[in-house]
Amino acid sequence: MSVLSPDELEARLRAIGAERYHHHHPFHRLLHTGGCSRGQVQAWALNRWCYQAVIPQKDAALMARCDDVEVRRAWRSRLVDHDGETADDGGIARWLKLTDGLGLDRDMVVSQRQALPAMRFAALAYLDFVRSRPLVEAIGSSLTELFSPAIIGERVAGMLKHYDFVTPETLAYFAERPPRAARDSAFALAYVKRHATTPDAQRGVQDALRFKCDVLWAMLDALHAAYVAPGLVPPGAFVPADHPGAAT
Ligand SMILES: O=C(O)c1cc(C(=O)O)c2c(n1)C(=O)C(=O)c1cc(C(=O)O)[nH]c1-2
Repeated sequence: MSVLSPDELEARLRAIGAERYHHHHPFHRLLHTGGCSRGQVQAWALNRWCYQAVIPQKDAALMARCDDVEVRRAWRSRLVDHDGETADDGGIARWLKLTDGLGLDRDMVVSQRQALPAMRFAALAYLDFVRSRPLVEAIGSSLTELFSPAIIGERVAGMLKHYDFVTPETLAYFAERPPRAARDSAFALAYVKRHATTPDAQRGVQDALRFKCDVLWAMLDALHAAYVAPGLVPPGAFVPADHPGAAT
């Protein structure tokens, strides 16, 4: 296998996103086109909390492993973006505004007690990957963010249009994300293009992006199986009031 040029590597990475990113998942199509009930939107928000909670942990883990001060300096803005400088700003706080706005109890959301097991496991698999794989792969696994601005734009427009229980305030989390995702993914892409210079490293980076697409896909598969079809909610997990067969 021969070495790819940096631009060939980028083209391969973009092709992986075009094929495997979670914008193709049927649950997202339902969510963005008004096909979800209020209970299904609640289930999505409370379950995605598992991912939100892990992101700053994986960013801290990545920085802890990194001996390059330039990378740490660039990467730390991700931690601030999510954790905030105070309890009221930052992505974590904004995600909880979304779950508040959907009428979910904060302690229940934060505890993850009623989250789907597969959701928690997928989020932890991402954390484990970043802790254990070579740094260039750990950085490469964040490259799904190359593709998130487009899906976030579609989500915000679609949800505001279709759901009267969703407001711009409850979706404030997403207003902040696209420019930050663009900044962060540009940095990560430049890093992998510069540092993945052998066939093995280049394959590792591509596999890291595939792995991350799988993490995101598995989370949506779990949501779809529990709350759309066949609608099998695992024992102990959140049962929306409008779920078929929910206790009245
Ligand atoms: O709403 C989305 O579809 C979406 C996707 C992704 C992604 O592609 O991993 C992230 C986010 N949102 C996001 O909000 C976020 O903070 C984020 C951080 C990361 C990462 O891997 O470091 N991905 C994502």
